[in-house]
Amino acid sequence: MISSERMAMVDRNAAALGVSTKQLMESSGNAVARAVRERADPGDGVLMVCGRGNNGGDAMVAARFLDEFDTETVLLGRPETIRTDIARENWDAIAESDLPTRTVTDSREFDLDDHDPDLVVDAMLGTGVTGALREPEATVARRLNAADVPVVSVDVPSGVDADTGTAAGTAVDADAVVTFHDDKPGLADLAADVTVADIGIPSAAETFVGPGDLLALDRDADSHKGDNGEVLVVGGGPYTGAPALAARAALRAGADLVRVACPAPVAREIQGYGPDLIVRGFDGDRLAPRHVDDLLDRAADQDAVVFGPGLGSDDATLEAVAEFLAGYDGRAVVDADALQVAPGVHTDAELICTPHQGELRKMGGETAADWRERADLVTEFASDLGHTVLVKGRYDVVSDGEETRVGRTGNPGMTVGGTGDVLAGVTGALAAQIGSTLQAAALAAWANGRAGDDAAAEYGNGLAASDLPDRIPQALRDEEV
Ligand SMILES: NC(=O)C1=CN([C@@H]2O[C@H](COP(=O)(O)OP(=O)(O)OC[C@H]3O[C@@H](n4cnc5c(N)ncnc54)[C@H](O)[C@@H]3O)[C@@H](O)[C@H]2O)[C@H](O)CC1
Ligand SMILES: [K+]
Repeated sequence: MISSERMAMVDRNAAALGVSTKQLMESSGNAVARAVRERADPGDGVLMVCGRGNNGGDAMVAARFLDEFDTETVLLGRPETIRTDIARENWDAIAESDLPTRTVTDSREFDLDDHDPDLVVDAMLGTGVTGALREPEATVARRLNAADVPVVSVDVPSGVDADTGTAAGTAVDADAVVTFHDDKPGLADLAADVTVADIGIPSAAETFVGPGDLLALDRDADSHKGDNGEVLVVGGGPYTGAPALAARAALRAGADLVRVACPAPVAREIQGYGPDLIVRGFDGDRLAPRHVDDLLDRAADQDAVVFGPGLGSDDATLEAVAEFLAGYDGRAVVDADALQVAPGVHTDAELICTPHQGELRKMGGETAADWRERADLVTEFASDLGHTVLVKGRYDVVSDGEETRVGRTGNPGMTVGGTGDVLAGVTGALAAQIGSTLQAAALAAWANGRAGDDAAAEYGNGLAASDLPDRIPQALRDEEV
C-alpha cells in the first residue's frame, strides 16, 4: 500500500536513477492495454476518456498499443491546457498518427451514444489531485455510471481519493481498476476487479533516499515565523564545538529559531561564534540532574530537541539524560553519549536515535558489514526500541521498525569529528518540519551526505565538519550540489 505523496517521491527518485516518468507512463499504458484486451474482443469500440494530467497520458499510450481495436481518445479540455509535457507528447503522438481523437471542453459535447463503445477507459483523474470532481469530469462520470458499459479505471476510479479510497462527490463506478506499482488505500473495498501492475520502478527508488524525498519538505508559501520549527539543542560540557555545530546545522536546515542550552562556560564560548544562535547557559560545567526541571520547561514548547552533542558521559550527566527523557513527551533527536541511556528509559517522547555502529552496539544493537543485513538488523532493533533509529555508516540505515530507508550519499572524508553533530542538528530541524520521523531522519542523512560530497569536491579528505552546515541549504534543493 502506498500513499499518493510517497508515490510522487518514488516517481521522482526513479527519474533520478535514470528511469524517466515518460518511460513509466509507457509501462502504465501497456498495462492498461492488457486490461482492455482481457475484457474486450478485437474490433470492439474502446473509448479512452482522458483528463489533462498524466492519468490521461496513460490512456493515450494505451490507445497506441490497442491497434486491433476501434479506439477513440477523448480529451476533456483543450490540448494546449494539458498539464504535463509527457502527456502532451503522447497526445501529439496519437494525433499525428491519425488515431481517432476528439476534444470536449463542455460536458454537453459528451454523449456516449455518439461513440457507442463496448468498453470505456476512465483516465480523467489519478493520484495527482484530491477533492470532488469538477466539470466537465463530474457530468462525464455520471453519464458513464448511468450507461450500461464496462469501465476500466486507470490507477484509481476518477473521483476516488487515492489516499482514503473515498469520494468527495461523484466518482466513476469502475468494473476494473489497473493500479500502478503498489496497491492504493481503499481500492480493496470497491466492488471492482483491482490489478496492481508493475511499471518498472526500480526498488532502489523506494529503498534509497533521493531527491523525491524532498517533497516531504514542501512548505506553505505563506508560512510565518515559527511554522518551520523551533529547535532546542542540549549539549556541551567536555566539548564546546559540538552543540554549536548542531545548532548552526539546524538553522541551515530551515528551523526558524534554534536555542542552545549548555553549561555556562560553553555558552560564553558559543556566543562568541556570532549572533545567529540563542544561547543560555546553566550553572556548572556539566549537565546534572539539578538542571532537568528547567530543561523540561524550556523543551515543552519546542518542535524538536537535539539531545547529546558534546555532553560527555559523567555519571551525573547520564543520570540527567535519563531523567529528561523520562519526563519529556515531545520529539527528540538523541545523539552521542546520550544514546547509551535511551534503551533503558521509559519515555512518552518520540525519539530519533542517531548512533554510529559503535554506539549502536553500546545500545544493545547488532550490526553487519553487508548493508542489506544491517538494514534488517536495524529494522528489528528500531521495532524493539519503539523509536526511529538512524545508524550512520557508509550507507546510513534509517528505520522506525516498520519502514526502512537507506542513504548512500557521503564519503570517507566525513569520518572527521563533528559531522555527526551536524547530522543531529539537521535531523532536529527536519523533525520539526516533517510529520514522519522516519522521513525526517532519512532526508537528514541524505542531505548531510550530500553536503559532505559537496565539501569533499573542494577539500577532499581535508574537509572539516564546519564546512557542512552552510552547504545544507543547497543539499536540500532538488538540484545538483
Ligand atoms: N509513478 C507512477 O505511478 C506513474 C503514474 N502515472 C499516472 O499519473 C497519474 C497522476 O498524474 P498527475 O498528472 O499527477 O495528476 P492527474 O492526472 O491525476 O490529475 C491532474 C488532472 O486533473 C485536473 N483536475 C484537478 N483537479 C480536478 C478536479 N477536482 N476535477 C476534475 N479535474 C481536476 C487537472 O487539471 C489535470 O488535468 C497517476 O494516477 C498515474 O495514472 C504515469 O503513468 C507515470 C508513472
Ligand atoms: K482514473
